[in-house]
Amino acid sequence: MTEASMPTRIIIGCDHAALRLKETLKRAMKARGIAVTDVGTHSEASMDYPDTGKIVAEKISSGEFTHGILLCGTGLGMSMVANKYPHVRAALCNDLFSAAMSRRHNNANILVLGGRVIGDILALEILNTWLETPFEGGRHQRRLDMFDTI
Ligand SMILES: O=C(CO)[C@H](O)[C@H](O)[C@H](O)COP(=O)(O)O
Repeated sequence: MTEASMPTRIIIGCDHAALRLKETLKRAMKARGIAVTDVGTHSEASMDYPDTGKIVAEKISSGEFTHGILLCGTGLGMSMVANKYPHVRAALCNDLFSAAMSRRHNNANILVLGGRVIGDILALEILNTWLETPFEGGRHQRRLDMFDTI
């Protein structure tokens, strides 16, 4: 993806288990000139991840945002919540290959990471890979179109 076709705005949400990772990713995106909308959580007090997961997923599903990021301890719960919404393709990517393929083949519109699974350096590399990798289209678009018929 060229710098010009990269997302210029991103919506992000987390639970208490990934608050610190969220701040790290926000700093990195702002440094790249990406406008970040943070829907919380904003403290380390225990909270329920579906509450922030649904805000991000709804805004991706409605088309208000094209790209989102969700973070929790493992990334599993946020993925499950987000993928209940139509047109959401949330991908849990705790490695670089998955991050690239989630864009190339799945046109993932939400990146999910586990704050208790990976460290900051890997998370930042995954973020950059996810932001920079374009969707290939073609046979992959045909397969994504099938989602609407299921
Ligand atoms: O993935 C998750 C939910 O499936 C997350 O890891 C949550 O962050 C986790 O469940 C929170 O656990 P806690 O014991 O309440 O901190």
